[in-house]
Amino acid sequence: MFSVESLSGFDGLARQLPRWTYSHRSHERTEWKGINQKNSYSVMSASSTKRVAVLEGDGIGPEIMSVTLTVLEEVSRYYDFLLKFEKAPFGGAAIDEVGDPFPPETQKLCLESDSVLLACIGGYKWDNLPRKQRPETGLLGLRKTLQLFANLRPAKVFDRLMDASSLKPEVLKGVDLVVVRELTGDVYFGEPKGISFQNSKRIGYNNMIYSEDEVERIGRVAFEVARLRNRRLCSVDKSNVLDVSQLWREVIVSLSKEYPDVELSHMYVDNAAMQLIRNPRQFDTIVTGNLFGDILSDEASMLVGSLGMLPSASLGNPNSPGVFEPVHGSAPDIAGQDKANPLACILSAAMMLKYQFQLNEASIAMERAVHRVLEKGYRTSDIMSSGKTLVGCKEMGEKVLEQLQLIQSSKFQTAGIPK
Ligand SMILES: NC(=O)c1ccc[n+]([C@@H]2O[C@H](COP(=O)([O-])OP(=O)(O)OC[C@H]3O[C@@H](n4cnc5c(N)ncnc54)[C@H](O)[C@@H]3O)[C@@H](O)[C@H]2O)c1
Ligand SMILES: CC(C)[C@H](C(=O)O)[C@@H](O)C(=O)O
Ligand SMILES: [Mg+2]
Repeated sequence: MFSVESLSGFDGLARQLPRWTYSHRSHERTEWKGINQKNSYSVMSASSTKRVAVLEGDGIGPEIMSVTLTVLEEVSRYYDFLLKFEKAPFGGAAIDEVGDPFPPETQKLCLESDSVLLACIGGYKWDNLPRKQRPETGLLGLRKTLQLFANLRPAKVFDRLMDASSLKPEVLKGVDLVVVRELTGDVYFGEPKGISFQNSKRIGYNNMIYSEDEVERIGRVAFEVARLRNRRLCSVDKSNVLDVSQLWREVIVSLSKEYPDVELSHMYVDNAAMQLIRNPRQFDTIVTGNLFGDILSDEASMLVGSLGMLPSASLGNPNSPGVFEPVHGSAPDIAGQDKANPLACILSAAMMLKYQFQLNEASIAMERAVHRVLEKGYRTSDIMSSGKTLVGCKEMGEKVLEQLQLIQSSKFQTAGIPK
């Protein structure tokens, strides 16, 4: 259960939110303007090296992480900060190595680090292990250990990528939403759970549980995020059927009195799944529970064009490291083939720079480099369409590096802000 004290940690999180949400809402030019106006460039001095725990995990994890670290190294040279990457076994790789998906050494490293960068975990090989030994259990353990209750999953459509989606351009144009997913409660963690016998037949059960404090805590994050965007918050639940959702809605309604400037609406999750496809522009900020958020964010990835494009930030107590990870999984079907799209992982690293380290300029340069690579027509196979240039995971990383270099040189030429 969460105490009132744990809610106070939100102040620190709220301090981090403006920088990030601002960027994801705005067009690139206004981002620069906004940050410039506030004169809030943050450059970390070389003496303050930040420790980043690097969890490559499984499947395509090592491939996308390798590319992401190269991009981070380059950007740190340009923007004069030092990151110390420390790799640790996690997920299936850790099961193979030491028989535990989240071994104590990895836990220790994560807790002692300033931030955690995660690729993805899981795979067929570990699918039949007892639950405690599964890679996914390691991921849930990481989130719980670091108390990462707020998972922000932005889905912003890139104009140049609209042909990668299965939806029509007129439905997609201008879509810019964020799913604020509660991450440490719900049916994922509710007790009791398990498989047991009833009348000599097996039954399986999990419990969807939320306390008022948990709902209030994620609700506050969502209202703050909405406040920094277009001030529209849609709370997604299943309160027509579930008691836990009824409580969820009551708490959100009561909290809304503190945010009169945010327009609150409610939607049942089944309708929300449909509305996301019918008219995604109606959404600005969505707040929802762990399970609904998991499903809706994968759905939202197809607005952008691919799961390989969606980054995320998992945040909690500001004194603990956040975890920055793509929304997608280990994609075992394409692992080891240099086919994976590394952009979600690169964009997650950009979120880390902005959120965890307030390195806004460097973060925006990374995002801009990704935009430019897409503008130039480079595509991994998941976002490929006719007339574009197919590249592999590694080459996509090289293209991002090239664009970073161009951004850096134009910065010197204009003595400041790259156009
Ligand atoms: N956060 C995580 O680490 C995470 C998230 C989701 C699933 N998983 C795990 O991943 C494993 C596979 O699950 P799944 O297949 O349901 O989901 P998945 O996200 O791994 O893959 C779904 C589909 O999207 C494609 N895809 C995903 N990421 C891609 C990328 N970066 N580039 C190109 N294509 C990409 C895959 O090839 C696949 O066709 C399972 O073990 C699951 O538990 C882990
Ligand atoms: C792998 C699994 C535990 C995880 C989740 O359900 O949260 C994944 O789907 C995600 O979206 O990060
Ligand atoms: Mg998921």
